Amino acid sequence: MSLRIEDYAIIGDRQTAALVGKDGSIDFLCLPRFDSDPCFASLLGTRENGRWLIAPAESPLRVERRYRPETLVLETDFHTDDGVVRVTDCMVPHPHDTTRLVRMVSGLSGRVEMRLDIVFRFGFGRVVPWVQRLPGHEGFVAVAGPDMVVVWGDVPMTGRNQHTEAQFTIEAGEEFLFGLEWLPSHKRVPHRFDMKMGIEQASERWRSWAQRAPVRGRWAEIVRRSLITLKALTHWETGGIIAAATSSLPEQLGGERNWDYRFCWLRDASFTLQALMNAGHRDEAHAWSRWLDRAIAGGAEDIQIMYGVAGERLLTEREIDWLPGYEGSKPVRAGNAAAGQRQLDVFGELMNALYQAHVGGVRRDENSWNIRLVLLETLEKIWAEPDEGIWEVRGGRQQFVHSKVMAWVAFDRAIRSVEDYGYDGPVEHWRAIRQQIHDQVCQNGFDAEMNSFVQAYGSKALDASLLLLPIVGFLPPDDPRIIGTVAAIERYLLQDGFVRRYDTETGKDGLTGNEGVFLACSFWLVDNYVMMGRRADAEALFEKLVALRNDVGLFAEEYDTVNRRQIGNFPQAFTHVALVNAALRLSEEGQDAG
Ligand SMILES: OC[C@H]1O[C@H](O[C@H]2O[C@H](CO)[C@@H](O)[C@H](O)[C@H]2O)[C@H](O)[C@@H](O)[C@@H]1O
Repeated sequence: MSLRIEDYAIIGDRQTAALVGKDGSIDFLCLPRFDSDPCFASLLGTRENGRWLIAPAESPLRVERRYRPETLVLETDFHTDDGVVRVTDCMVPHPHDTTRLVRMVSGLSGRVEMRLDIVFRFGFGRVVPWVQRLPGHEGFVAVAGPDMVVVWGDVPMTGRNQHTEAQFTIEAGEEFLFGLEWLPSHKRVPHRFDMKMGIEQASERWRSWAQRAPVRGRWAEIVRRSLITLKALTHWETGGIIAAATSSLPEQLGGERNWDYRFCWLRDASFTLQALMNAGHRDEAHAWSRWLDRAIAGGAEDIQIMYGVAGERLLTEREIDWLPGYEGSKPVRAGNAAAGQRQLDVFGELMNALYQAHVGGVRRDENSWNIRLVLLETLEKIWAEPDEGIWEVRGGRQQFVHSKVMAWVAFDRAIRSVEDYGYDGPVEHWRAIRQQIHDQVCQNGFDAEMNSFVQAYGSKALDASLLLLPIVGFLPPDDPRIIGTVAAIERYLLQDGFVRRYDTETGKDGLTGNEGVFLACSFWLVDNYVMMGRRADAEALFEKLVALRNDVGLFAEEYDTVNRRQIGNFPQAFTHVALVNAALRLSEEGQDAG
């Protein structure tokens, strides 16, 4: 049985990521890339679907964990009756063509009996590999299809019932190292790598990245952790940015709202990029804009709303029916049918991210501007049509207000790029379209009776994406229509003080069941409060939100206010982006940015 979502922490090498549980078990690890099939998938099933446990043989009295400061190197301390043991977990920064994970067990006090249990299952928890002992009893090699995983350890391990096991005792001052390396199975079995050095390299690499743009202010530590998490979700080689490290963690426990987030959404990636840039990290903007050029290359009409890590287009959604799902939440899915949807907002998010990159000092790039011209030509033809919108509904296309507003943003940022940065373009023509969209939204997207903008033209439903209207500059925060919209959202979409995306009853999303409160939207409400001068409300909500993060500062997509636990994919970029932006906005306004 998996742990609560908040009982996991992420480690990664910016090629892939693993979830390490508070119980010492790595329950999710895709190899070799974020979006590859997992070789440990017990998160979505049972331990027989793959995991790697290192923990005290007897249940510990207490577990404390933390990341080493400014790194993604995790330390878990198990306090037992017999002493204290630390397990240090990390992945080694991108060695050529391989993936390496290190687990170091250190005795801090006393003498503790430990247990190791590795279950290799490739292909999403189903394929039992051939496992052979390495010469000299130093480890095992597991091979299945294209994958080879080698595990080394400082203690003797044995194979039994398709598990690799060990029991050992550790005393204060002792240290035992364990390492895992993935390679394509046609390669030679590698030699044991220097694991201790791997930990130091990982610590050093993360620290030097974090120190490139120091974070100050009241919420610095929280923001720093979010930035490191976002960086961990960016692929080192291609510049692709994934939405979350997992697939199919449910938006409702036991429900069907389980999606694969291990891909690059243009929306989520644009947001991530802006949060990194707002916090002073610019290199990612270069890398991502090159990724974007490659991903969307080709006919503008073929642009997708999401791609694979390296820009792959075929993300066919399928059900992994042999996995029972997280706490029985079925189906488990791989791939994502949203790749085939029309979501007009991505044009605005892209144009905004690239415009903000200029504002942030990223150099002028003619190629990227030419791509933007083509995008606008396409948008001009389709902006008035219905789409699936920011929430990727599966209940049919609608005239979503947020989508139209983001079409307005796309033309607005193009106009500003000409005005502010001297790019060439049919600016008068764009101004006319911008005005046309604005007029249409204000006429068809505002309900005078409700004194609020609504989810879609003619609808009475509300939508938290409307909180983005003042943030993107569609209307000023003191416009009565914005004040009315925020008031309506407060009245109808707040649940225990947090924001729901929309009412799933009236929202026509085409899915059964309900979902939790959406954390990113709740941070957008903080932004709105700050912009409206409601400082006390902003701070109160921000503090209430950050209190939901787990013990190592991580957030999933949603929160279940009834069961009081995180739900949805984890850790999710969207939430961490919204946190960073809200914290920076609060810090700027409060002038405590330091
Ligand atoms: O709610 C239905 C949809 O849920 C997922 O989409 C959500 O996650 C995306 C990635 O973070 C985000 O861009 C989107 O705004 C969210 O609604 C899922 O990926 C979709 O397939 C599904 O239809």
